[in-house]
Amino acid sequence: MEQELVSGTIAAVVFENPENGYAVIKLDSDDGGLITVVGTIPAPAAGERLIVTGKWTAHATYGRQLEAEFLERLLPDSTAEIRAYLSSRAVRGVGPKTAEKIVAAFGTDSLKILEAAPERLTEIDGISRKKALEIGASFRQQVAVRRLIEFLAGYRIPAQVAVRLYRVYGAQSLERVQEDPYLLAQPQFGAGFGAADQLALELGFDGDDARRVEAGVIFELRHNLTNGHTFLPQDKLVAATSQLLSLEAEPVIAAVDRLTELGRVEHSTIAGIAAVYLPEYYEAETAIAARIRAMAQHPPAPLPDAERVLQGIEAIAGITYAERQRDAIRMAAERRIMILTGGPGTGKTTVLSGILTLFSKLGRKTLLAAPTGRAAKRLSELTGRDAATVHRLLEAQVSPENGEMFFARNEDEPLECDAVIVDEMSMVDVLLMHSLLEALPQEACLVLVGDPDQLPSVGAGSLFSDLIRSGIVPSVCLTEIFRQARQSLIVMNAHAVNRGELPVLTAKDRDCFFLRRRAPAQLVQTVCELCARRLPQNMHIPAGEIQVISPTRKGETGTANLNRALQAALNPPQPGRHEKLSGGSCFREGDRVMQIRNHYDLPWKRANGSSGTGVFNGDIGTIVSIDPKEDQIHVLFDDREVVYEPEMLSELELAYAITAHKSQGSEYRAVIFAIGGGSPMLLTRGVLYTAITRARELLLLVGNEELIAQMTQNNRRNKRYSGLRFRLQGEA
Ligand SMILES: Nc1ncnc2c1ncn2[C@@H]1O[C@H](COP(=O)(O)OP(=O)(O)OP(=O)(O)O)[C@@H](O)[C@H]1O
Repeated sequence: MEQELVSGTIAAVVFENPENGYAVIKLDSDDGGLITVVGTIPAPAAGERLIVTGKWTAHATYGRQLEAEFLERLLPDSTAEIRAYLSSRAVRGVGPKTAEKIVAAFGTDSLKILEAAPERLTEIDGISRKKALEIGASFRQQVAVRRLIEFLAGYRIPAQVAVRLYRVYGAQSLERVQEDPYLLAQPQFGAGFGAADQLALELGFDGDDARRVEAGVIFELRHNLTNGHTFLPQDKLVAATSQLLSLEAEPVIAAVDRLTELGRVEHSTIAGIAAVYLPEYYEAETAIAARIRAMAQHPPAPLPDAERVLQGIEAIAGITYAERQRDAIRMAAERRIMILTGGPGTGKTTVLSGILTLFSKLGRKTLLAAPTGRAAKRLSELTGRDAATVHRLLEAQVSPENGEMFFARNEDEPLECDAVIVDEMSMVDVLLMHSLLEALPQEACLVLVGDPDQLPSVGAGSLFSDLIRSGIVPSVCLTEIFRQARQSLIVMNAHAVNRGELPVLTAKDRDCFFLRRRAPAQLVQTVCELCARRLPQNMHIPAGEIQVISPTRKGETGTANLNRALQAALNPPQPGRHEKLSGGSCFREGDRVMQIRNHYDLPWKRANGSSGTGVFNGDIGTIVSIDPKEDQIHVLFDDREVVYEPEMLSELELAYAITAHKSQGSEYRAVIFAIGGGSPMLLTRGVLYTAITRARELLLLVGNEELIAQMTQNNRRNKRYSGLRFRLQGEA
């Protein structure tokens, strides 16, 4: 659609979100009509003049509105507009009465006085010097944010970036950006390296400017965290940065040296490789290694009368433990740290419950945690004890100053406990482990439980595998599959796949079936029929308890397309069922949705009135209502209701179908794994294994058996650069 340019005066502010600057305003356009403008318009105030560039869109309830992409904002110049502007409480300390007095005293010079000579406000009755200066400061802040937005808009950098920048640098923001545009590439500002680089080059920075090359090096290290690497070999880092900036190696090597001197990167030799780290990852690895080594080397404290104690626990559980299970429970009591691993059905949870019983007999106050909300909930259901996410355990909070997340539990405010047990350890990354260890009291012990064959953590590093492979942490690996679990073809197939053997796909009357669908369209149709009719009718499994999983997002059998088809099958449009279109997706009341990034300060409320903050990557909920008037979507995550404003919808996705990666740490009554294609990076044994092990009662593999065979064979694990194993072994 065509970009439109409209100018006018703000008549009213309908809605405003001060956090991100999103607003809905009524604009008295110079062409004569009153129009609705929506977009990032931080701190709008009636009376202000705007020149808006944007696109017209049609809103289901509100009709035509202009979505602002770029804004030029001019302060009002007539006395009437200035009066309206100041009356709107845009400037802290000024209400309608004071506005009236200011305009009466200074006329069209009012705003100039506020900016340059606020002390003159004392000429007005009732304004003290202190108040006059406060008013001046508030006004100057407004002007500074606006200038910043306008400056960045000139380089097509969105206003949200300006708002975030202002939160950190305040009135100095513009100066700071002009001095070093690469500031904008820092993740908390979100402009991206490309945009910052373009701005710098347009401002006249040389290609080999030190600030540019240093920012390029840091960008490469950061970017590679998303590929799982906690460090990069120096030669790879130099080559990648040279290519990024179209420069020779020399200036890049010089930049790495300068960054080293400034402490902005760290160096180590890992297995003979010159490794370059971002400081927080270097600190995380070195601190984890030091603490874990000390815990692992702590002399064992023998459990008195162990045999009788274990028998007592067996009696409570009504079970006879296998030898390794007994070893594990005893080890947990005797050692400062231990690792318990095993595939599905090998009794990890059974042992974990035994450890809990033992710890309570020993009077140890024990905290239970898992990396995701769903995993924590399941752990709590299985053990009958409270379990929290690791983030909640550590009391994750958002700093009001810079909007960054931090943990209230740390070295100074450690957890109050004698032991911590963490399940689903394969999902924990090095930064989270570092924080957990910092908050762990010196004398407390730690039990780490997980299945190392699950997909590795989303965050950088290969923490769990490094801990296991280092060989220094006391460990028990459970391999025996128990009778009950052996009856499950889901469990047996998971183990078969893990050994590189084909899963059994032909058995009848079992909990695992295969349906051959080679044509993608047919595959999608079958998945929809299974969810909408066959499983609910024939197996009495409601659609809400079925999870469709695909290895990939893309393609006809990827999650994006499956979601569209499943939405149409399970939750079609209906009169009275509200919808909201956003970024190519349609959200509808009744839809299953997933939050796709950690949002630590997103508020939630329970029906009982209790409230809190934090919705996390992978949390799945249901759209309970869409309020067209407020333009808000209400999503229920278990019992917590969260309100999404329009600009937050990029954090939400339909979740009838999710990728295997996103399914980690969750379990579903029935899983349908749709295997119709994907890149070789995704068609791996780890992905198949993870998908299979998500199913509790029923697993349906739908698609192409050759791809299943291919996945079983493809044991590729993308190599992650990590120094933790060597550090644990004392070799780095
Ligand atoms: N020593 C034992 N004797 C008999 N049954 C056992 C024993 N240990 C575990 N089981 C049974 O084996 C099954 C699997 O155990 P559990 O759920 O603890 O395994 P898990 O490793 O946690 O599995 P998953 O990862 O699939 O949840 C359960 O039904 C459990 O009761």
